[in-house]
Amino acid sequence: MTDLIRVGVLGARGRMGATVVKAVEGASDMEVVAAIDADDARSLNGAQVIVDFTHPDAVMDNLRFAIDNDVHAVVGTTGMSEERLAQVREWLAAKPGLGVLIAPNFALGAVLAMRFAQQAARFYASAEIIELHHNRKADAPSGTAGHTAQMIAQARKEAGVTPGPDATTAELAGARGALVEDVRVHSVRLPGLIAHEEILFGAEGETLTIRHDSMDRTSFMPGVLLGVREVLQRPGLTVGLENVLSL
Ligand SMILES: NC(=O)C1=CN([C@@H]2O[C@H](COP(=O)(O)OP(=O)(O)OC[C@H]3O[C@@H](n4cnc5c(N)ncnc54)[C@H](OP(=O)(O)O)[C@@H]3O)[C@@H](O)[C@H]2O)C=CC1
Ligand SMILES: O=C(O)C1=N[C@H](C(=O)O)C[C@H](O)C1
Repeated sequence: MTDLIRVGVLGARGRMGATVVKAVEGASDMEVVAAIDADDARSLNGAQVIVDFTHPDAVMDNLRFAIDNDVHAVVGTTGMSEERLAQVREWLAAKPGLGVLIAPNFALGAVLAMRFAQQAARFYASAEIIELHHNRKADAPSGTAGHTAQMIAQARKEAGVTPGPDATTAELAGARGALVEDVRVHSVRLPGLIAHEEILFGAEGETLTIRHDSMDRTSFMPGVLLGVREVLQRPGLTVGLENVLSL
């Protein structure tokens, strides 16, 4: 019998962390050896991999601790800016063999939606994103929307497509959303929602809408479990589940 993968869950009593604990316990090839929350001592208890769903203010300290202790990491927590990613790469440079996977969204459909948006981007000068989440979410715009916007902006740059203008010159601050690169992102927060994203493209006489809905946090679990298995074989930093799925 092969050994079980020993997993430590950070943010274990949170909405995502509690779901991850259940999913790992239900998987036949892994076990939870540590379930840690904000006030707990950070004892990883022999974990090979940590899964972090905590808070943008906490995640970098957690990652530093894991890397210092030669523990692989799967990170779903948002707020991972380019500067933060560069810092993680620098930490990992001193630890060959160690892997970190950071993904703004672990739901298969969300990853596909981002890829489809990237494919569509070079055909449309005009694109906007609406992300809709539960009202307990700490950050806006969502990590997924930020990542999607970057993918669209990059694809348009590579194709030499200049973002389309609009005629709005007078606006109430915020009415046209936040600019991520050159893509406008609108954030909705309502009780009853979980995690939803619409990517809208427009051209003369047509629009294209790509939409994904997570109706339950179990939607993220197959991606998280895959990440735990894969990160053991992937030294260095991997950003985005699309790279693990070879999409
Ligand atoms: N990549 C993806 O697929 C997804 C990413 N997310 C992201 O995951 C993160 C968590 O979301 P969610 O579960 O809804 O948030 P919650 O607030 O429900 O959970 C966060 C948990 O982390 C705990 N925590 C805070 N600081 C630390 C720390 N230093 N060490 C250990 N635990 C800590 C909190 O404890 P306390 O309450 O005591 O402060 C809380 O229990 C967010 O950034 C969210 O955007 C969410 C869904 C999917
Ligand atoms: O906070 C959430 O709930 C989610 N956060 C992630 C994000 O910010 O993109 C992923 C998903 O949208 C749910």
